[in-house]
Amino acid sequence: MFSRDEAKQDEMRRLLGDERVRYYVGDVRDYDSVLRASRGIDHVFHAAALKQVPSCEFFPLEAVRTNILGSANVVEAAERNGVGSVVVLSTDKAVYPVNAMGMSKAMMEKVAQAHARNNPNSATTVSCVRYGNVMYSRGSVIPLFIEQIKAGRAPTVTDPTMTRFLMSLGESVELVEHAFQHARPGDIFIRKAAACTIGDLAEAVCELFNVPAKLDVIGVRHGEKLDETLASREELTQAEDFGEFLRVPLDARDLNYSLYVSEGELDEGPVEDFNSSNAPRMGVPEIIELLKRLPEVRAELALRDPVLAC
Ligand SMILES: O=c1ccn([C@@H]2O[C@H](COP(=O)(O)OP(=O)(O)O[C@H]3O[C@H](CO)[C@H](O)[C@H](O)[C@H]3O)[C@@H](O)[C@H]2O)c(=O)[nH]1
Repeated sequence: MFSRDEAKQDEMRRLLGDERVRYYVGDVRDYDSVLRASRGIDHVFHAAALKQVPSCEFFPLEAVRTNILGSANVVEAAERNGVGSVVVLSTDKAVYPVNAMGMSKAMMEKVAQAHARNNPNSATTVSCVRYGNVMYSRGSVIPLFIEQIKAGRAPTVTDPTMTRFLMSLGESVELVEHAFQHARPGDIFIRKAAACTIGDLAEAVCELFNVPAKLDVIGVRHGEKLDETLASREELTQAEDFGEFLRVPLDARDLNYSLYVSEGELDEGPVEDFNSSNAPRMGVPEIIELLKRLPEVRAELALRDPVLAC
């Protein structure tokens, strides 16, 4: 475990109580600290990031330092130390990005792919995973709605028609495992997901907590998109479909394009990207079922009304 936050590491140490886990305090921005931590390591899962959209709009260079340069440090240190594989965690906001967070994650993907392209004989397989919103992740909207309802307030909704892909923490971890087991250098693995509107999500939380679905519409925040895209149209023309997952292989051509002008094939491919407005859409009842499966939501329901939690 390598991270900046010694308090969280201490909490994890006590929670796990597992002497096989070693803890390193350091920062992905500091190459030497990453180099030291990745010595003698077989596999790296790179999740360190600045991930809040509005805050990255105010401090874009901080996103550059952590999400792009920090990721480059992780890849470079892994290469130097002969680490077997690196899986870097990306987001749907990296596709057709409009905000600094998404742009920096898109560049992180490019850094990972460039490593694969420029080091064909490397001992280190670097791949990416990309997914939508992880339900109940720290600082995200579902715990916020629940806190607001508990405080007797209406949930603050940016735009009820805004759509997001939803998945559980377990599903995002499955994607990381899939990449770990199957990745070829430079692959991007994408987890398909269902989407919903934020208005329906807020309504579902209200219904679950047995309060009237009265929403407080606050307007779109800095850098937010109305809909998110998990796979671009350009990627879909190349992607392999594995049911739950998509695999976008590396474009491993070199810069000698003339070879491909005469030999290339014209492929129109799909006309649309895979986005949260054309993906399978969940309604309020389906969102409620999904929410009920989250342990954190069940715990909140049990506190409020033990009968409701059953
Ligand atoms: O008070 C609020 C806050 C948010 N939203 C809306 O709820 C949705 C989800 O917002 P979150 O802040 O939970 O998540 P984001 O879509 O902004 O994405 C964030 O969470 C994702 C994973 O959950 C990724 O980590 C991503 O990098 C990170 O910015 C958005 O449509 C947002 O507009 C509201 O309606 N009201």
